[in-house]
Amino acid sequence: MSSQRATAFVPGHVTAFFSAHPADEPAVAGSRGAGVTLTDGVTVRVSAPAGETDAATGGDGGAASDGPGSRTIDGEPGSIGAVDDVLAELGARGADVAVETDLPIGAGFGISGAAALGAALAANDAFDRGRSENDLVRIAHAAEVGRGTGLGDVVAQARGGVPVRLEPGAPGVGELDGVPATARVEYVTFGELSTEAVLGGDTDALTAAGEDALDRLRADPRLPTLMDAARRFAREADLLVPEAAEAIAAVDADGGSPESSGSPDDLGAAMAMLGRTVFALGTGLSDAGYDPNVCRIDAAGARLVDERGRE
Ligand SMILES: Nc1ncnc2c1ncn2[C@@H]1O[C@H](COP(=O)(O)OP(=O)(O)O)[C@@H](O)[C@H]1O
Ligand SMILES: CC(C)(COP(=O)(O)O)[C@@H](O)C(=O)O
Repeated sequence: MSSQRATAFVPGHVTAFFSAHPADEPAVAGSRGAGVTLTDGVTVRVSAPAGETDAATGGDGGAASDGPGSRTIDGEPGSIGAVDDVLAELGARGADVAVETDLPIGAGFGISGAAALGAALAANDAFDRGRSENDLVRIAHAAEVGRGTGLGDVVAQARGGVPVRLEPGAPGVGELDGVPATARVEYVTFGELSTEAVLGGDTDALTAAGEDALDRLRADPRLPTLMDAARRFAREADLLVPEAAEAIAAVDADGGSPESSGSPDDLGAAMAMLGRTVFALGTGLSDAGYDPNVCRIDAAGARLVDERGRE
């Protein structure tokens, strides 16, 4: 008998730079690039609808029923398209899904990808679907790409750490590496930026800039190079919004970059793709007088969380 409920945690993912690689087949579509995964992320709880039991529903807890179950985001009614597509793929449309996050939605933290991957891990566990991790990542990646809300967040969030996407696509197609490092992360958000709108427009300039940035990081896979490449990418791809430019300049002026402060722990700030968000590795934003949220680079990647004390 399946447990009928499960919870997953998926780290937020801030893309530092990327190139877009669309394709007809969702597992082949994706992005190259790099970013950081965060200890701040998304918790997804999946459960059989209230009142439905295994015995009453023949084993799927009502999860496969025609009508969608309840969908909440931080306790309020709300849905994310990629989550619905993941549940449909796993025969679990009728499940209740609660998404919780302290991160802002639509501001460059990959919330839609995290919610989709968390829903895949939790629904598979709750209803004993018997899929492998690669299968679940592939399903979440396809849902995210299909909705146009992201290209590389899901594979990065499945990995954790500082993922480098060498080749685009889902497991079995894409290829990942990583920068072996940990750091304190600070971030401030000034608002949303529509991922659908940027990915739906002309991506030639950003893709050229993203490929250059990846070459630089591959030649020197260290955090200072990641941040430097991110700052240059935002300018070259013409994605730098004024609020972000101002905060990055303030961090620089205050000595919050290795070139100006000389501290190896302060790696300056860059803009999160794709949001009106600035993130810093070290203490650059707080040193410059901002009141940032603070977390760390996540070491583990997406995982099931046992809320019944069996972790
Ligand atoms: N309150 C909300 N604000 C913004 N997007 C929301 C909200 N609730 C649900 N959504 C959905 O969440 C997704 C956000 O995707 P995206 O713009 O890629 O943001 P993120 O950078 O967080 O992944 C979109 O599909 C949008 O329809
Ligand atoms: C940058 C983006 C295309 C979108 O990221 P977000 O807005 O956080 O969903 C990401 O998925 C990537 O491929 O790097």
